[in-house]
This record gives sequence, structure tokens and C-alpha cells, in this order.
Amino acid sequence: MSKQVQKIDILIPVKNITRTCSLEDSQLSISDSKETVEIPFRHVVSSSFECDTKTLEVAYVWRKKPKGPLHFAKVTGIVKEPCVESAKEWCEGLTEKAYPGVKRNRRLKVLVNPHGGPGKAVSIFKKTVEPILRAAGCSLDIIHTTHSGHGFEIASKLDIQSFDALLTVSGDGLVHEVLNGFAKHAEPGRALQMPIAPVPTGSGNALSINVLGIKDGFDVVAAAINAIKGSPMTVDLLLVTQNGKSSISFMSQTVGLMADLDLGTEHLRWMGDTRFFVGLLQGLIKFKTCDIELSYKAVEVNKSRMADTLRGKRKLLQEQSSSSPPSSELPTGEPFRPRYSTTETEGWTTFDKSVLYVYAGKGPYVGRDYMVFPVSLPDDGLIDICARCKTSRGELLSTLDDGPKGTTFWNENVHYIKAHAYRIKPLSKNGRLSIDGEAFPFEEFQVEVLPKQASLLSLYNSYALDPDFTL
Ligand SMILES: Nc1ncnc2c1ncn2[C@@H]1O[C@H](COP(=O)(O)OP(=O)(O)OP(=O)(O)O)[C@@H](O)[C@H]1O
Repeated sequence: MSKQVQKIDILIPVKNITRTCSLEDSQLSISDSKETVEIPFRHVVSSSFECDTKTLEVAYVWRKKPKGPLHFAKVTGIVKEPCVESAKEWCEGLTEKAYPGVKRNRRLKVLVNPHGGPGKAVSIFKKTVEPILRAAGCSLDIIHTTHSGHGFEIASKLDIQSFDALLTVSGDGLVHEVLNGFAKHAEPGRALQMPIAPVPTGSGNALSINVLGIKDGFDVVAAAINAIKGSPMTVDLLLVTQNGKSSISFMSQTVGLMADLDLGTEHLRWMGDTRFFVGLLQGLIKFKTCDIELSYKAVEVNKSRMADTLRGKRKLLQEQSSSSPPSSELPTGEPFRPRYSTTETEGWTTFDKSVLYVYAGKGPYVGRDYMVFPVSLPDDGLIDICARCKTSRGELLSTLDDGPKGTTFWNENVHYIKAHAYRIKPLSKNGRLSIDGEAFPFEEFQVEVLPKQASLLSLYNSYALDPDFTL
């Protein structure tokens, strides 16, 4: 953007006041005699100038309170002399800053699950998300899912050439369906490169928290900004094999207390993520041992080294300029055949302690209140496994506060392993297995990593940990 046009004065006809819109180093500021609103360029959605009417319009999102949610807003006014001549150039300059190196006017496939979470996805999308996507010039192909499995059907036949990204307006269950649909696509490798952008209207919305961060993870406006400006981030997938059949998991598998907490509260979906707290209380009352055998093909078991690797990666990301392109190694070949036989034991370790639960997965958060995998990395080719030993109710209760902070990681009763693969054999019939929040038979299963097989839109080119997060 050339230096000369930094400020434009506009007259807001209704209120008959003058506002000055200024381009600063990293933000747009809009001020009048009473107040100044500062908008980081990342939050600018669009700007336009209509020569005939001399009308300038800027669309953006902003927070009314520093820690509050984002809101969509527009400022529209008549450009005052002598700014008229430079108004078009000003708008172009703002657009360049708002979309640095980002493809604009995206073609988006949008799947809205009317059934997810508290069941408000349809109205939230229409009222809050769609106006932002339209203002950004996106073309939208919107489908409301009509039944369980619909997301799978759509993804498995998706015309992948026609879209730049797929939005799931739902919780994690629909993302699970979509990725499994892509895996069954006629061109699975290419279908899985279609970036997915979650718009959180489910209960847990763990993927959204991992993509947008704990502050914005439930904010559909932040999700809309990611949909229009995020860059593709390569992520590993997980291949789950059970009874000779394989399927894709993108987030987590859990057995024991945490599976009961999730699956045992499905009927309370209307509560949003409060249902997980109810489930935790029920689990604490029962306090059952999870009767399983866990074995894994470990790569790292030292927590300090895992934390060091995470710190190194975060430092590297901070040093990169915000506009540096994401690493996007593309998947190769047919990714969906297990590499490890379910009977091999060489190089596998069997865990020999009795556990309350096992959680394994990718992405730090499994819900707003629990960062199980703080050292998880999107594409390190490893799955993080957390096996929590059974101690006492008091011990578990005393560590609940650590859940959202990720510090349960350091608890000596929490065994943390990074592995290429793992397997779980139930030793009794009663139990639950949750995969990406969905119920699977409580039977033996094996999981292995499919490195760098899928893509998510991201504003940070990594899982969005809070900037102040330390481990
Ligand atoms: N029209 C529909 N009627 C019934 N079920 C549907 C419909 N559309 C999608 N589904 C199913 O709803 C399930 C749950 O959806 P989703 O994951 O979006 O919400 P959630 O479970 O409340 O959120 P989370 O997984 O984040 O906790 C999905 O597995 C999907 O198969």
C-alpha cells in the first residue's frame, strides 16, 4: 500500500457525525469526537467504495469488552472532500492489509447440523455467521444435514474441485463423519486435502477450541473469520481398526471414566458442555477401575523432553512472520491400510498399572475444561496417550482445577506416552468406548497415526494455545 492515503473522513448521514478511518501499523482505527475503535487488520472483513454515491463501507468484527465475544459490525458513510479522490485506493490498501497472502472470495461448502449441541445451529448460522461470509464475498453451498450419516454421504461424493473449504456448523461428530466420508471418496488423498473449518454449535466443540483457542473456541464469529482468512494447516489423522474394519478418527479415543462421562450424558445434549460436568460427578460416585490392557509402540515417554519440544515449536512459530505460509506437505499414496498387524508384539510395551481411564488423541483440548494433551502437535506423526492410574476420589477431585490449564500432564499418576500406535483390549464386557465423542463397541481396537493426511483452516498454523500458556 502506498504511503500517501492513511486517513479518510466520512459523514454518517443518520447521525450527521464525522468519523475518521485511519490505517495504522497493525490496525484500522475508526474515531469520532467521542470514541475510537481499534480493529486489528485480521478482524477487517471487507471494504468498498461506491464512486457514484461516494459511499464507503467497512465491515469488521470487534469486541465490545476486551474479554468478550466478537461482534460483526459495519460502518457506512459518505466520503468527505478532499478524501473522495483517494477513497478507492484507501479501500484497496485496507483490503491488502486485511487479507495478506490469503485467497479471497472463497467457495465454501457448508454443512449445518440442526441436531448438534443445544440444537441452535440453523439460526446461529443464518443470523451470525452467514452475513460475515457474504460480506467477505464468499459463495456458499449450504446443506442442512437431515440424518445421522448425512455428513459422511455428502463428503464421500463431494465435488472437491468446486470448493476451497468445508465448514461444519456443528460439533465434533459431524467432523468425524466428514473425514470418514473423504476417506471413502473416489480420490481420498485429494478429498482429505480439502481444509475443514469448524463452526462451534455442538456440545464439546473440542476441534474448534484447538483451532481457535480457549477464548474464541465457542465463538462462531471467530470461526467465521477463520473460514474467510485461515490458511490450510496440515494435520495427522488416526486410523482405528476394530474387528478387521478401519475408520478414521481425528481427535480422540477414550475408555473408562472419561468415556462414561461423554457417552453417558448424550441425553443431556441440550445442556451444551455442562453435560460433561454432570457426567464427571456420576463417574466420581461410581469410581470404577477401567478393566483393560493397554499396549503401545512408544516413541517418547519423558515428559520434560515432550515439554521442551513443544516450547521449541512455539518459539519457532513466534519468530516466523504472521504471513509466512503454512507447511503443507501433501499426503501421498493410499493412506488407509493399517501398517501394524493387530497381533504384533515386538517393539510394543504393555502398561501394567490399573487405570481409571485412558485418553489418546491429537489436539490439546478434549473439551473446554480439560486439556489432556498439552504437548500435542498437529503433524508430528505421533499420537499422545494419557493413562490415568486409579488412586482415590480425593486425589482426583484435588486435581480438577488443573484440567483446563493442562497441568494434569505433570501429575505422577498420569502416564503420558507419545507413540506411533497403541491397542486396547477390554478385560471385561462392561464399558464404553468413545471415538471423537461417538459410541463404538467396547471391544478390542488398535490405533495408528496417519501422518499429515488432512487439513484444517487455521489463523495460527498450529493448535491455538493461549499466548500466556506455560507448562
Ligand atoms: N438431522 C440430523 N438428525 C439427527 N442426527 C444428526 C442430524 N445431522 C447430523 N446428525 C448427527 O448428530 C451427531 C452429533 O452431532 P455433533 O457432533 O455436531 O454435536 P454434539 O455431539 O452435540 O457436539 P460435540 O461432538 O462437539 O460434543 C453427529 O454424529 C451426526 O451424525
